Amino acid sequence: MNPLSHRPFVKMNGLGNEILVLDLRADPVEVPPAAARALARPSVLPFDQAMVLYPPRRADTAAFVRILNNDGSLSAACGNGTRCIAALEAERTGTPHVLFESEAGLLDCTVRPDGQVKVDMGAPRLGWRDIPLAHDVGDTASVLVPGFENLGPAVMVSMGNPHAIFFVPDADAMDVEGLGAALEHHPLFPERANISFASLTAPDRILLHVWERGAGRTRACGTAACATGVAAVRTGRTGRAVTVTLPGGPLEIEWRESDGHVLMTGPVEHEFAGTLTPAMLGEAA
Ligand SMILES: N[C@@H](CCC[C@H](N)C(=O)O)C(=O)O
Repeated sequence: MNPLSHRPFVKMNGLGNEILVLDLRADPVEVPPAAARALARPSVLPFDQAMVLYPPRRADTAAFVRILNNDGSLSAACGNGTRCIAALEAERTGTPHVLFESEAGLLDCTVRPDGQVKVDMGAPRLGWRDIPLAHDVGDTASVLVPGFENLGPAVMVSMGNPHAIFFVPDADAMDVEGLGAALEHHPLFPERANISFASLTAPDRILLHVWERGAGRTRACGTAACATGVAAVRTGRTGRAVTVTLPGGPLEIEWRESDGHVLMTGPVEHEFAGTLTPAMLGEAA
Protein backbone atom coordinates (compact mmCIF):
# COMPACT_ATOMS: atom_id res chain seq x y z
CA MET A 1 0.00 0.00 0.00
CA ASN A 2 1.34 3.42 -0.96
CA PRO A 3 1.82 5.36 2.31
CA LEU A 4 0.14 8.37 0.67
CA SER A 5 -3.07 6.44 0.01
CA HIS A 6 -6.06 7.57 2.04
CA ARG A 7 -4.37 10.83 3.06
CA PRO A 8 -6.62 13.89 2.97
CA PHE A 9 -5.88 16.68 0.49
CA VAL A 10 -7.17 20.18 -0.14
CA LYS A 11 -7.23 21.74 -3.60
CA MET A 12 -6.87 25.53 -3.65
CA ASN A 13 -5.61 28.24 -5.96
CA GLY A 14 -3.90 31.60 -5.63
CA LEU A 15 -4.91 33.76 -8.59
CA GLY A 16 -5.36 30.62 -10.68
CA ASN A 17 -1.99 29.16 -9.67
CA GLU A 18 -3.19 25.61 -8.95
CA ILE A 19 -2.16 24.43 -5.48
CA LEU A 20 -2.54 21.01 -3.87
CA VAL A 21 -2.12 20.93 -0.07
CA LEU A 22 -1.09 17.74 1.71
CA ASP A 23 -0.92 18.01 5.48
CA LEU A 24 1.38 15.18 6.61
CA ARG A 25 2.17 16.62 10.04
CA ALA A 26 0.37 13.84 11.95
CA ASP A 27 2.10 10.98 10.11
CA PRO A 28 4.92 12.24 7.88
CA VAL A 29 5.99 10.31 4.79
CA GLU A 30 8.01 11.32 1.77
CA VAL A 31 6.22 12.44 -1.40
CA PRO A 32 8.36 10.97 -4.17
CA PRO A 33 8.60 12.86 -7.50
CA ALA A 34 6.70 10.06 -9.25
CA ALA A 35 3.76 10.47 -6.83
CA ALA A 36 3.64 14.21 -7.54
CA ARG A 37 3.64 13.55 -11.29
CA ALA A 38 0.90 10.92 -10.95
CA LEU A 39 -1.33 13.21 -8.89
CA ALA A 40 -0.79 16.15 -11.27
CA ARG A 41 -2.13 14.24 -14.29
CA PRO A 42 -4.94 16.17 -16.04
CA SER A 43 -7.52 13.49 -15.18
CA VAL A 44 -6.51 13.34 -11.49
CA LEU A 45 -5.67 16.54 -9.56
CA PRO A 46 -3.92 18.85 -12.01
CA PHE A 47 -1.81 21.28 -9.98
CA ASP A 48 1.12 23.60 -10.50
CA GLN A 49 2.62 23.11 -7.01
CA ALA A 50 2.01 20.76 -4.10
CA MET A 51 2.56 22.29 -0.66
CA VAL A 52 3.41 19.45 1.72
CA LEU A 53 3.23 20.22 5.45
CA TYR A 54 5.63 18.38 7.78
CA PRO A 55 6.06 18.69 11.56
CA PRO A 56 7.70 21.99 12.51
CA ARG A 57 11.45 22.08 13.11
CA ARG A 58 11.07 25.21 15.24
CA ALA A 59 8.63 25.64 18.11
CA ASP A 60 7.41 29.01 16.81
CA THR A 61 6.33 27.67 13.40
CA ALA A 62 3.19 25.80 12.34
CA ALA A 63 4.93 23.47 9.89
CA PHE A 64 7.97 22.86 7.75
CA VAL A 65 6.85 23.13 4.13
CA ARG A 66 8.21 21.17 1.20
CA ILE A 67 7.16 22.38 -2.24
CA LEU A 68 6.96 20.17 -5.32
CA ASN A 69 6.37 21.33 -8.88
CA ASN A 70 4.11 19.20 -11.06
CA ASP A 71 7.16 17.67 -12.77
CA GLY A 72 8.21 16.28 -9.37
CA SER A 73 11.08 18.75 -8.83
CA LEU A 74 11.51 20.65 -5.56
CA SER A 75 11.34 24.39 -5.05
CA ALA A 76 12.36 26.26 -1.92
CA ALA A 77 9.65 28.90 -2.39
CA CYS A 78 6.11 29.35 -3.69
CA GLY A 79 4.32 32.62 -2.98
CA ASN A 80 0.78 31.69 -4.06
CA GLY A 81 1.00 28.33 -2.31
CA THR A 82 2.17 30.03 0.89
CA ARG A 83 -0.93 32.24 0.91
CA CYS A 84 -3.08 29.12 0.47
CA ILE A 85 -1.57 27.20 3.41
CA ALA A 86 -1.66 30.34 5.57
CA ALA A 87 -5.40 30.71 4.95
CA LEU A 88 -5.99 27.03 5.75
CA GLU A 89 -3.94 27.12 8.94
CA ALA A 90 -5.54 30.38 10.09
CA GLU A 91 -8.96 28.81 9.58
CA ARG A 92 -7.89 25.67 11.49
CA THR A 93 -6.42 27.53 14.47
CA GLY A 94 -8.65 30.59 14.51
CA THR A 95 -5.67 32.96 14.55
CA PRO A 96 -4.81 35.24 11.63
CA HIS A 97 -1.03 35.05 12.14
CA VAL A 98 0.86 31.99 10.92
CA LEU A 99 4.59 31.35 10.69
CA PHE A 100 5.92 28.62 8.37
CA GLU A 101 9.44 27.47 7.60
CA SER A 102 10.59 26.35 4.14
CA GLU A 103 14.02 25.64 2.63
CA ALA A 104 14.15 29.38 1.85
CA GLY A 105 13.58 30.47 5.47
CA LEU A 106 10.71 31.79 7.57
CA LEU A 107 7.40 32.87 6.03
CA ASP A 108 5.45 35.24 8.27
CA CYS A 109 1.81 35.31 7.11
CA THR A 110 -1.22 37.38 8.09
CA VAL A 111 -4.76 36.70 6.95
CA ARG A 112 -6.58 40.04 6.79
CA PRO A 113 -10.27 40.45 7.71
CA ASP A 114 -11.08 40.83 3.97
CA GLY A 115 -9.56 37.39 3.30
CA GLN A 116 -6.47 38.72 1.52
CA VAL A 117 -3.25 37.13 2.76
CA LYS A 118 -0.04 39.08 3.32
CA VAL A 119 3.23 37.15 3.37
CA ASP A 120 6.68 38.38 4.34
CA MET A 121 8.68 36.51 1.70
CA GLY A 122 12.04 37.48 3.22
CA ALA A 123 14.90 39.27 1.52
CA PRO A 124 15.82 38.65 -2.11
CA ARG A 125 19.28 37.30 -2.89
CA LEU A 126 21.07 39.04 -5.70
CA GLY A 127 24.58 37.56 -5.90
CA TRP A 128 25.37 35.28 -8.86
CA ARG A 129 26.20 32.32 -6.61
CA ASP A 130 22.93 32.72 -4.66
CA ILE A 131 20.63 32.93 -7.69
CA PRO A 132 22.46 30.74 -8.91
CA LEU A 133 24.17 31.53 -12.23
CA ALA A 134 26.78 29.33 -13.87
CA HIS A 135 29.48 31.98 -13.53
CA ASP A 136 30.12 35.55 -12.47
CA VAL A 137 28.29 37.86 -14.89
CA GLY A 138 29.15 41.15 -13.21
CA ASP A 139 25.92 43.07 -12.55
CA THR A 140 23.07 40.56 -11.97
CA ALA A 141 20.58 43.37 -12.72
CA SER A 142 21.70 43.42 -16.35
CA VAL A 143 22.50 40.00 -17.79
CA LEU A 144 22.57 39.34 -21.51
CA VAL A 145 21.68 35.66 -21.93
CA PRO A 146 23.75 34.11 -24.76
CA GLY A 147 21.53 33.32 -27.74
CA PHE A 148 18.73 35.56 -26.39
CA GLU A 149 20.45 38.96 -26.63
CA ASN A 150 17.53 40.25 -28.72
CA LEU A 151 15.36 40.16 -25.56
CA GLY A 152 17.61 42.71 -23.87
CA PRO A 153 19.16 42.12 -20.46
CA ALA A 154 17.52 39.90 -17.86
CA VAL A 155 17.34 41.02 -14.24
CA MET A 156 18.22 38.05 -12.02
CA VAL A 157 16.69 37.69 -8.55
CA SER A 158 16.40 34.81 -6.10
CA MET A 159 13.36 34.72 -3.82
CA GLY A 160 14.67 31.38 -2.56
CA ASN A 161 14.09 30.20 -6.15
CA PRO A 162 15.74 31.56 -9.30
CA HIS A 163 14.02 34.18 -11.47
CA ALA A 164 15.03 35.84 -14.73
CA ILE A 165 12.93 38.90 -15.56
CA PHE A 166 12.93 40.50 -19.01
CA PHE A 167 11.38 43.97 -19.21
CA VAL A 168 9.80 44.20 -22.65
CA PRO A 169 7.56 46.80 -24.39
CA ASP A 170 4.49 44.49 -24.41
CA ALA A 171 4.51 41.37 -22.22
CA ASP A 172 1.15 40.32 -23.76
CA ALA A 173 2.88 39.96 -27.14
CA MET A 174 5.65 37.59 -26.02
CA ASP A 175 5.92 33.92 -26.94
CA VAL A 176 5.92 32.88 -23.29
CA GLU A 177 5.78 29.12 -23.99
CA GLY A 178 8.49 29.06 -26.66
CA LEU A 179 10.93 31.41 -24.96
CA GLY A 180 10.15 30.18 -21.46
CA ALA A 181 10.75 26.52 -22.24
CA ALA A 182 14.07 27.33 -23.95
CA LEU A 183 15.33 29.76 -21.31
CA GLU A 184 14.31 27.61 -18.30
CA HIS A 185 17.00 25.11 -19.29
CA HIS A 186 19.67 27.62 -20.45
CA PRO A 187 23.20 26.61 -19.34
CA LEU A 188 23.58 29.99 -17.60
CA PHE A 189 20.98 28.72 -15.07
CA PRO A 190 22.43 25.59 -13.41
CA GLU A 191 19.28 25.01 -11.31
CA ARG A 192 17.03 26.11 -14.18
CA ALA A 193 15.02 29.33 -13.74
CA ASN A 194 11.55 30.80 -13.69
CA ILE A 195 11.24 33.08 -16.72
CA SER A 196 9.17 36.29 -16.62
CA PHE A 197 8.21 38.92 -19.18
CA ALA A 198 7.25 42.24 -17.62
CA SER A 199 5.93 45.57 -18.95
CA LEU A 200 5.40 48.78 -17.07
CA THR A 201 1.78 49.92 -17.60
CA ALA A 202 1.82 52.85 -15.13
CA PRO A 203 4.48 54.29 -12.78
CA ASP A 204 3.44 51.75 -10.11
CA ARG A 205 1.86 48.94 -12.19
CA ILE A 206 3.48 46.03 -13.96
CA LEU A 207 1.96 43.48 -16.34
CA LEU A 208 3.60 40.05 -15.95
CA HIS A 209 3.59 36.70 -17.77
CA VAL A 210 5.50 33.79 -16.25
CA TRP A 211 6.90 30.49 -17.43
CA GLU A 212 7.52 28.51 -14.24
CA ARG A 213 10.43 26.17 -13.72
CA GLY A 214 9.01 22.68 -13.35
CA ALA A 215 5.41 23.67 -14.12
CA GLY A 216 5.34 25.63 -17.40
CA ARG A 217 3.04 28.56 -18.05
CA THR A 218 0.85 29.40 -15.07
CA ARG A 219 -1.88 31.97 -14.45
CA ALA A 220 0.16 33.49 -11.62
CA CYS A 221 3.45 33.10 -9.79
CA GLY A 222 3.87 34.85 -6.45
CA THR A 223 7.64 34.64 -6.23
CA ALA A 224 7.93 35.92 -9.82
CA ALA A 225 5.77 38.91 -8.86
CA CYS A 226 8.05 39.55 -5.85
CA ALA A 227 11.20 39.14 -7.96
CA THR A 228 9.76 41.49 -10.60
CA GLY A 229 9.02 44.14 -7.98
CA VAL A 230 12.63 43.89 -6.82
CA ALA A 231 13.89 43.93 -10.42
CA ALA A 232 11.88 47.06 -11.20
CA VAL A 233 13.41 48.88 -8.22
CA ARG A 234 16.94 47.64 -9.03
CA THR A 235 16.67 49.04 -12.56
CA GLY A 236 15.11 52.36 -11.51
CA ARG A 237 11.76 51.63 -13.18
CA THR A 238 9.44 51.99 -10.15
CA GLY A 239 9.29 52.82 -6.49
CA ARG A 240 9.24 50.09 -3.84
CA ALA A 241 5.45 49.45 -3.88
CA VAL A 242 3.82 48.14 -7.08
CA THR A 243 0.79 46.27 -8.30
CA VAL A 244 1.85 43.30 -10.43
CA THR A 245 -0.97 42.02 -12.65
CA LEU A 246 -0.77 38.44 -13.90
CA PRO A 247 -3.28 36.58 -16.10
CA GLY A 248 -4.96 35.39 -12.87
CA GLY A 249 -5.18 38.88 -11.33
CA PRO A 250 -3.19 41.40 -9.27
CA LEU A 251 -0.74 41.04 -6.40
CA GLU A 252 0.46 43.92 -4.24
CA ILE A 253 4.24 43.83 -3.83
CA GLU A 254 6.38 45.98 -1.55
CA TRP A 255 10.18 45.74 -1.20
CA ARG A 256 10.39 47.19 2.32
CA GLU A 257 13.20 49.66 2.81
CA SER A 258 13.65 49.13 6.57
CA ASP A 259 14.74 45.47 6.41
CA GLY A 260 14.92 44.62 2.69
CA HIS A 261 12.10 42.07 2.96
CA VAL A 262 9.54 41.61 0.18
CA LEU A 263 5.86 41.67 1.16
CA MET A 264 3.25 40.06 -1.07
CA THR A 265 -0.52 40.51 -0.61
CA GLY A 266 -3.21 38.68 -2.57
CA PRO A 267 -6.22 36.37 -2.51
CA VAL A 268 -6.72 32.62 -2.18
CA GLU A 269 -9.58 30.32 -3.16
CA HIS A 270 -10.63 27.02 -1.57
CA GLU A 271 -11.84 24.63 -4.27
CA PHE A 272 -12.52 21.19 -2.78
CA ALA A 273 -11.13 18.57 -0.44
CA GLY A 274 -10.87 14.81 -0.68
CA THR A 275 -8.82 11.71 0.03
CA LEU A 276 -5.99 10.29 -2.08
CA THR A 277 -6.64 6.85 -3.57
CA PRO A 278 -4.21 4.29 -4.99
CA ALA A 279 -5.61 5.01 -8.48
CA MET A 280 -4.84 8.73 -8.10
CA LEU A 281 -1.28 7.77 -7.17
CA GLY A 282 -1.00 5.72 -10.35
CA GLU A 283 -1.40 2.32 -8.71
CA ALA A 284 -3.89 -0.45 -9.17
CA ALA A 285 -6.67 -0.23 -6.57
N1 LIG B 1 4.00 29.28 -8.31
C1 LIG B 1 4.99 29.61 -7.37
C2 LIG B 1 6.40 29.29 -7.70
C3 LIG B 1 6.67 27.79 -7.61
C4 LIG B 1 8.07 27.33 -7.72
C5 LIG B 1 8.72 27.52 -9.05
N2 LIG B 1 8.05 26.86 -10.13
C6 LIG B 1 10.17 27.03 -8.93
O1 LIG B 1 10.46 25.86 -9.20
O2 LIG B 1 11.00 27.85 -8.56
C7 LIG B 1 4.80 30.94 -6.72
O3 LIG B 1 3.65 31.36 -6.58
O4 LIG B 1 5.77 31.53 -6.27
